[in-house]
Amino acid sequence: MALQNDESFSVLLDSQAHILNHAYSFVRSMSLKCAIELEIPDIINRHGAPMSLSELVDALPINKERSQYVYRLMRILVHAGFFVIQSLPTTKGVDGEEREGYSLTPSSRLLLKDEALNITPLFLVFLDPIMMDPWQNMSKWLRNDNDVNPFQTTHGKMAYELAVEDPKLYQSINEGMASDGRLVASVILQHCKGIFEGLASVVDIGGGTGTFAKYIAEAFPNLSYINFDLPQVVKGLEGSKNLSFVGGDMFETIPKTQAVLFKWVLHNWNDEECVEILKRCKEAISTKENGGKVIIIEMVLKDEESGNKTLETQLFFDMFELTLAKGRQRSEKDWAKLFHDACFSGYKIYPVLGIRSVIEVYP
Ligand SMILES: C[S@@+](CC[C@H](N)C(=O)[O-])C[C@H]1O[C@@H](n2cnc3c(N)ncnc32)[C@H](O)[C@@H]1O
Ligand SMILES: O=c1cc(-c2ccc(O)cc2)oc2c(O)c(O)ccc12
Repeated sequence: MALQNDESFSVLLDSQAHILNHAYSFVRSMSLKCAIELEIPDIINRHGAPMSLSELVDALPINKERSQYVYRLMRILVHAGFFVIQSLPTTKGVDGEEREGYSLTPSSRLLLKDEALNITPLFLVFLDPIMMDPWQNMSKWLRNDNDVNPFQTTHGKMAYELAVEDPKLYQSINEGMASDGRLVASVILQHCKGIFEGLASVVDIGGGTGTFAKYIAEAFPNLSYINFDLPQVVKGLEGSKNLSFVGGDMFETIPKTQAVLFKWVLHNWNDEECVEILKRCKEAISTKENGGKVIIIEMVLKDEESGNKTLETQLFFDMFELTLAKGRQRSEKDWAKLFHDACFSGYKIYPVLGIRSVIEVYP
């Protein structure tokens, strides 16, 4: 790179900053993890007013000799939008006293223990070292020819094989999925309940331990809801009047139903596997009354250029799929091809879930 004028210096230095920013992108997530482990959002929330640094330090379960570092942790988290600095009540404004304190933002509220829709468990599972280590092995995996994904290169087995052998990991994955299920069900029930209206039966395939299922079944008492997952996942789980847990393999049988639902399942599988699964769904719903459909809760990749935060988050999840599973995130064109190849006649996308959408697919 020839450095001839001010403009090329500026490009050089911007490029260096860009690279270093990427080298340390993980600082945001790791700092947030630290704040969650120290229960900072809960402590500030319990305080009930902007909390000064000294009040926060006093309340934290840390070695008090390290108090000076809390300011730096909070500074990056304020910068990242998890806390804001607000003026303290005027009585604190005398000389020598702190005039400002930390308050929560909508994002940190979603991390509070007593927030019904808290997604801390999902955040923590993403940052579990078992999930983080495979990122170190992406290039190793791309060079070799014997592992399905970097997770297998790292741990010697597939993600869900490891999960069933490690009860602590299994529990954190279930808690993560459950927290997502609560949030997604709550948004759907408030903003697009119509998706389930008029349905007599739904089979939620790969429904996990059924948190999403419980919310929907409770909201629609006349809907017969089956939460279908691998036998070892649903073993011992108790249903209710209109919710049952059924064990099975979606590549072998799918119970007959009016509608089939997939939430965060198809992104784990490649296109051939998705077409195979969707064809089975078509058979499962085709003998039923009118109104049969497949409901898919997944990302639809946005097509804007880089710089858009939703697209960036979606692309992060696409790389997550590459690292952990065999699937990917799909654009509308990708989804349309899958539906066509599985012989469905049409679809409609409802972009009502932030980074995800609800897709209805019609036989
Ligand atoms: C990412 S989790 C999604 C769980 C749930 N739908 C949610 O969003 O919280 C994927 C689920 O697919 C299930 N699964 C994997 N292979 C399956 C199969 N062959 N048949 C049925 N379920 C399967 C897993 O056990 C797991 O519960
Ligand atoms: O949040 C997760 C976590 C997993 C996961 C992590 C570690 C394992 O050994 C198995 C599974 O898988 C997920 C997944 O497949 C998904 O579609 C969304 C979230 C997660």
